[in-house]
Amino acid sequence: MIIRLATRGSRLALWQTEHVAQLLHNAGFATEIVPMQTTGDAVQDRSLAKIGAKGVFTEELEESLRRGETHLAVHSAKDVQSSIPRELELLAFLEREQVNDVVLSYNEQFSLDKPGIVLGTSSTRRKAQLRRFYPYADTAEARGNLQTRLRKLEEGQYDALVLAYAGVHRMGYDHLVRAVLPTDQFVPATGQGSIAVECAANLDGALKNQLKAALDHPATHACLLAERAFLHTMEGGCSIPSFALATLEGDALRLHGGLISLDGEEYVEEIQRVDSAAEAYALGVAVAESVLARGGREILASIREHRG
Ligand SMILES: NCc1[nH]cc(CCC(=O)O)c1CC(=O)O
Repeated sequence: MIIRLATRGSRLALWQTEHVAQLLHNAGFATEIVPMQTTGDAVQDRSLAKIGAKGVFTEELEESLRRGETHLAVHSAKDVQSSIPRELELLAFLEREQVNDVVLSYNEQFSLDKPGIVLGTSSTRRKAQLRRFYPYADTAEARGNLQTRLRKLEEGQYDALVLAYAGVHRMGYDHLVRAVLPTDQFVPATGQGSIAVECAANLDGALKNQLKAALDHPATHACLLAERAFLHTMEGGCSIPSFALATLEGDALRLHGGLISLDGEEYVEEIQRVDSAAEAYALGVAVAESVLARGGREILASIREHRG
């Protein structure tokens, strides 16, 4: 049987989908890759926070699952909305890449501590974290896929770019990495570094189990469950500067989650642990509720006011 894989057409999306195809081949499946354009690819002149962000990189792929034209949709886990419609299902999360944000520059002497540097990013989370931890740096909007952003960097629109290491590594740009940002300050976005595989809920059950066995990484899955429960409870979607990183420590699951105001001034973070991955979902809810109660609600309200 040929498994049809829906994907965005960007080079990173195709890399991720070829990786999924390889794992499926190892399990004896044939595959066909079906690239398609999403709203997020089409709209390049506005920041994601302004488009509204809900599902802009996933909707068209999900529609092809609903129509039965494809069997699986391959996403960056970070781009997947915190709640999935009933007729769809997140089947698998692939083993996570190193989760850090990194700083890329063509200048080998680049230093984050030099006053007046301009850093390209389109993420409200990274902008806010940079304001808090590197207040002397300026930021400038950097939308578009990785290749587009690197071209803007090469043209001198910024001194450096802040990006997820996962995409940088997968695209072969390790040689441009000048700094690896620590995850205790630059806590990544929910799902960063993992690939999510989605299917229609009514796909044949036996096939689902075989596909899941070929693709899913249970440790990553547990971490993503906690992070996604956090994001869902945070009720802000992907355009607010929230962050959540779950890690396994033996059998225990640790979640570091929080929220930061756009100017980096207000900061609420929380770290909690549970004894087993079975409690992943409850952990995500508990961390988010605590962050909301300890000042997160006020931060969300001020962000909404700012957006108008
Ligand atoms: N929203 C864009 C996006 N979605 C996934 C990645 C990188 C790869 C990943 O985190 O899996 C990126 C680019 C970036 O943040 O640098």
